[in-house]
Amino acid sequence: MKDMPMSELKRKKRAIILFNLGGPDGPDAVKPFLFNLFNDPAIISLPNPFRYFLAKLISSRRAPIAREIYNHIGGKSPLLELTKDQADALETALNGLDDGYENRCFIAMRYWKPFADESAAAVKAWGADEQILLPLYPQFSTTTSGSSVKDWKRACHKVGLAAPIKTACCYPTNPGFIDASAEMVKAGYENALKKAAYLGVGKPRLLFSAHGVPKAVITKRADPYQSQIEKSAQAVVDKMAIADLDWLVCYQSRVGPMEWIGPSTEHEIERAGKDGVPLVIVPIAFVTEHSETLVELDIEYREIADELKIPVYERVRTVCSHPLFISGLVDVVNETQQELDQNGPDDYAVETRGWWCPDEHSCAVAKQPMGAGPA
Ligand SMILES: C=CC1=C(C)c2cc3[nH]c(cc4nc(cc5[nH]c(cc1n2)c(C)c5CCC(=O)O)C(CCC(=O)O)=C4C)c(C)c3C=C
Ligand SMILES: [Fe+2]
Ligand SMILES: [Fe+2]
Repeated sequence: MKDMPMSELKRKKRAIILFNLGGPDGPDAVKPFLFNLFNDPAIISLPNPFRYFLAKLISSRRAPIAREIYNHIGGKSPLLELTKDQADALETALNGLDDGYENRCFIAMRYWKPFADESAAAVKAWGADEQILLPLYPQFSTTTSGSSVKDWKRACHKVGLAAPIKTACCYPTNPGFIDASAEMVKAGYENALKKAAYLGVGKPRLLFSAHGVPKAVITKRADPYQSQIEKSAQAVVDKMAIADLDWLVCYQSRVGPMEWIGPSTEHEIERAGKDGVPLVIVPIAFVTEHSETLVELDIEYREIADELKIPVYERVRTVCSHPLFISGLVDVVNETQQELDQNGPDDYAVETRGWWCPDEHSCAVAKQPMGAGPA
């Protein structure tokens, strides 16, 4: 028995639930996808029926603009396909450990298919003994990971899935994520440097561009997103170890009339135009390609850079299934498993007590005061 390989023992069935935002799978899905997004109390914290009607209004108004955005990339988002690649790579890596678990990765998207209800039913049908929730957002925000975790727990109640849960709420400085990012950013920076030398212009400026959120999300909910974005960017810069690097963090993708956190990526592109410096753009909050990278960064912002005669505009790709990133996710799963074994599962009180990290969890988010959270 002692020398028997793990693979011959009965292994625990462990479901890893990967969360992301989801994106429309065709032009007809754009409006309902947007409705789901704006009807989420984590995005618009109004009580119903106000939120419902506002979501109807905003999604109808935004749909033609969003459809045009998705038209640039074949009318749909590539997010699900790329997330499936990540799920396959992570599942293979985890099962290769032969450490007593039979792992299966499931995907739950927040605003388009596959939704939490369908995936939770699949986890139940598979017969999972345990669940590790793994948001594909390295930095925690109430608008993303918080919303997905809360929705997952609702779906578990609905389908009667009672397997214990532990949540990996955030991993902004996870070595695998940072090493993969630093390797890709360094390659992009060196590319830009070569182009700049050829053109006889100065050294490039690095813009770490993250998806923005309204200012009120940070101030009223004590949301740690912005401070975690800054930690990720700093860690990538430290890892790159380039002397006198010119870099900063900025925020893209603003929608609606509210004040958002800044500086905005557009503003920073304009400033680079005035300074005449080459640019390297690094998406730091996304780990997959989608409309915000392939259209906003690659088409819309590039056009602005061209108009401003910015000499070089280099966009670094997201980490996707980079082996270093996948091995970083393996570490996150193992660390979360350890927490589950030592401290027990998340309790389901997330719905009533707060709406992110359970407070026995030891990460930075758990140490922040609990935001009241939306109704
Ligand atoms: C870190 C990731 C994200 C945060 C934080 C976030 C907050 C947030 N987003 C909106 C509104 C929209 N987001 C849209 C697309 C979109 N958002 C994210 C990620 C974060 N959002 C992703 C990955 C995507 C792309 C989906 C895809 O293409 O597959 C959209 C739709 C596109 C558009 O119309 O521009 C909207 C709208 C708000 C309001 C918000 C915080 C309150
Ligand atoms: Fe946490
Ligand atoms: Fe968004």
